[in-house]
This record gives sequence, C-alpha cells and structure tokens, in this order.
Amino acid sequence: MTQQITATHNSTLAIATYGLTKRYDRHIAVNEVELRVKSGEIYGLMGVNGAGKTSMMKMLAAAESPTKGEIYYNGDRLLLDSSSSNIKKYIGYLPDNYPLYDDLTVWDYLDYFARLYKIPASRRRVRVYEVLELVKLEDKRNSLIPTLSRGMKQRLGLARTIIHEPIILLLDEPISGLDSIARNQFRSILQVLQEAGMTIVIASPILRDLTEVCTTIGIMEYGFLVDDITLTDIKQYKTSQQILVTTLGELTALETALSKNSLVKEWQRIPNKNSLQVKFLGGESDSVNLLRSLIEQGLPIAEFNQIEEDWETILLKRRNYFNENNDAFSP
Ligand SMILES: Nc1ncnc2c1ncn2[C@@H]1O[C@H](COP(=O)(O)OP(=O)(O)OP(=O)(O)O)[C@@H](O)[C@H]1O
Repeated sequence: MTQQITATHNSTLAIATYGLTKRYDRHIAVNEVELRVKSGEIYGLMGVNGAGKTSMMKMLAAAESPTKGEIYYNGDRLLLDSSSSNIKKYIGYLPDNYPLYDDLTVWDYLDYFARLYKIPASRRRVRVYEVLELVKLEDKRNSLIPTLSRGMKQRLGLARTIIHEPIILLLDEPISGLDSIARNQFRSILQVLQEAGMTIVIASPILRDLTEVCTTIGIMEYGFLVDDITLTDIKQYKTSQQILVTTLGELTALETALSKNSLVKEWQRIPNKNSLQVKFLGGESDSVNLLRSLIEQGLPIAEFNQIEEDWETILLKRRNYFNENNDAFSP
C-alpha cells in the first residue's frame, strides 16, 4: 500500500501532507492539512497562537504521531518507526523553546550534538567549525551559553539544528523576540542555507517575520491550512495595479477623463486630498498611455504613482474574498 502511494506522489515536492490531522482528546489542533512545499523554497507557516503550527511542525519532525493522514518527504512516506530513519536523518528541527545548557560553552554544546548524531570524531571538529562560521559565532566558541545575547542563542540553536547536514529545516518561531539587527542576521543565514539547496519551513504568528524571507506563505486558522500564496501569485495579482493620481484641478474633471479609459476599473477618492486611488487593469505601458492621455486632455496632474501593495494587504484581501464568496480567489 505504502509503495503504491509513494509511486503516485510527486517527488519534486520536498514535503507533502495528505489529510494530516492531530487530535488531542476532543480538540482538533490540525485538521486535514494538505501541505505542499517545493524543493528549495522557504515556506512560512503563519497563524495566530493556537492555530496549530507547533502541532504541525512536531508531526513533520516525527516528534509526534499524526492522528490521521500521511507525510511524504521527496515522495517517501515518513513513519514514526525505525523504517524512516533515512528520512529523519535529513530533517533538522528547531522547536520553540528548545533547551540550551547553561553550563556548556558554545563549542561543547555543538560538539555534544555532533556526538549525538554520531558524526565521526575525525569529521566532528571540522563540522563544528563549519557551522560556527556559518552562524557567525566563531568568536564566541569558548563562551558559556548564558553570556550570549538572545540573537546569538537563536543562531546557536540554528547551528545545532544543522550540525548533521540536514536538507530540510523545520524552524518553529526562530526569530520571535529578536531585534531588527538580530532578525536580519538570522535571515541572511537562512538565505545562505536556501542557496545551498535546503528546503526550509518556518512557523510564526507574525506575518512580517515571514514575508521578509519566505517564498511562499501558508495561513493556518483553527487547525486548517486555509490559504497559501507564492511570490508568483503575487506578481499575477499585481496585473491589476493601483495608481494614485493627484490633480491640481477639479476632481470631477479627472473622474470624467478616467471614465473614458476602458482599463480603468474603479477608483476611490482619498479623503482630504485632491487624489484618486485608481484600480487599473493594464500593464506598465498602458499606464504610461493613461498618463499621457490625461495630460493631453489638459488636466493638471501633480502626481501619478503606482501603489505597491504589501503581502499583508494582499492576504487580507484574499481572506475577505474567500469569506465573502466561499470560492477560489481570482485576482
Ligand atoms: N499536548 C497537547 N494537549 C492538548 N492540547 C494541545 C496540546 N498541544 C497543543 N494543544 C492545543 O492544540 C491547539 C494548537 O496548538 P499549537 O501549539 O499547535 O498552536 P500554535 O499555532 O503553535 O500556537 P503558538 O503560536 O501559541 O505556539 C491549541 O488549542 C492547543 O491548546
């Protein structure tokens, strides 16, 4: 049975789950989740506290068994018994609130995990140096862990997670509580790991923590994976652009001129400004033509700017659209 399922599953997906469900007594923490993570991407799992992210990550890391459903890594099914030891070797899992040992130095801590992963003595020293260099903690190798800053501790946690050279990383809230410099440092390390070919899943309740680094964002609500969106989706979405147009003349004259352009879908007046926010269906050259025609009609245009929509606005719009239409989203 497993063989047949494996054969039909898409092995270009680094991670795929089918009907993945976790129930604690009568509470369903993860509900029939169909996660798809492509090889080499950084996938952000976003959801408010209690949405089910940690339960999801624990199942992906084989730290907890699903109540129902299946997990596949590169087309191979993950099972909790010893039959999946080959898959587990390639997973690095950084749990939320993982323990750091206060009486160890940075070096001893990493050396301890290298031994746990049975990295041979001849390779261990080199590997500890490699990860220390990657997370930029070489200078701290002889420091006791309690003397590290929060950002350094998070980077040490990441170093521990990659010590055995996994190809899939599961990071549960790795940058929560870090200041912007520490977040930037952490993010640039993740980008290096992605460039090295790793597939990374990051869980966080804070969308901005994810949008700064992820290539796809999945949204969890009440245990369901309710949406996911890729950078490509966003580009498609942007085929309808928003343009801010400000006139030094009458707004009604601008509205009359806009109504003659078939690519102008609708507009909104901006309160206390002589401006309109215009939803425009054309591409960039069409918007140049629109500006030219407004000027040729004698309108005193003071401002004509594309408004960049951020991920938060787009995701919110998609959520509202799903809720109102109970249907698939189309930009
Ligand atoms: N071991 C457990 N026993 C019973 N209920 C649990 C257990 N672990 C989690 N839950 C419940 O499952 C739901 C999802 O919890 P989970 O920790 O997966 O969410 P989360 O999105 O990671 O939240 P947070 O951001 O706060 O970590 C919550 O209602 C939680 O109370």
